[in-house]
Amino acid sequence: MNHESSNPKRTAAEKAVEYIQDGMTVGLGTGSTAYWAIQQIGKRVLSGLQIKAVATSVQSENLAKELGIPLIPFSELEEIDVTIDGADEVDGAWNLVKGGGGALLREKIIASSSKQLIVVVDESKVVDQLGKFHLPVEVVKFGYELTRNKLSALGCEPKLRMMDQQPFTTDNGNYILDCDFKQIKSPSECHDAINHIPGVVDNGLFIKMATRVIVGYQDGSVEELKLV
Ligand SMILES: O=C[C@H](O)[C@H](O)[C@H](O)COP(=O)(O)O
Repeated sequence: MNHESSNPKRTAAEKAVEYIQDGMTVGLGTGSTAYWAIQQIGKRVLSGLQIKAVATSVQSENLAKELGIPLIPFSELEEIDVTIDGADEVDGAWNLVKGGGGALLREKIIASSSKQLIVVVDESKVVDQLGKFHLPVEVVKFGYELTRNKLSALGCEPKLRMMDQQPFTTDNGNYILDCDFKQIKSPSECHDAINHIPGVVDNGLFIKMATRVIVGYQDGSVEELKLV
């Protein structure tokens, strides 16, 4: 087995790209797994695949431009046929934690307008219960300390995400609070409780949005996760 075929993120991503057909509008995810999907889409576009795409981050938009993937403005877009994106955790009900790269808000806007959301992960992301990965919550900068206190009152430890000794700022100009819940017993209730706090823009829980989850394994195999 060569190195390329044993990259589980890549094998999952390339499998997902098989679902893209001529004429589709495609949402491009963000992160190190979605990267491989975008690369593969770029190769298929070079070979004649006719699609239009929208990106979930500035990073993915730049990659798409480099690869010659045609992007369309949101003003010309009504619905997206399929979005391929990564996740930080996925449970048996296909609920997700996303936002490790800070792109959760744009990802959720695009996922919620997509007929299909294909999630691509390596086996390490599949969990029985969400919450080991600290849940990213995007908050406006104004009064974020107060927002952080309200999040703590929900039973988590929120930490302001930092990058290069500065608070990390999202593509939308907001902060991220990474919230350690240890375990999230009811993802849906947790999602709603967080989003009711003023100052919260959105959180990284994606509840019943995925329509397919493709998992890549270290041994080179790939399979679709069964819904429990
Ligand atoms: O904000 C980033 C996204 O939600 C990513 O899709 C997620 O963090 C998974 O990223 P990766 O594939 O790099 O593990």
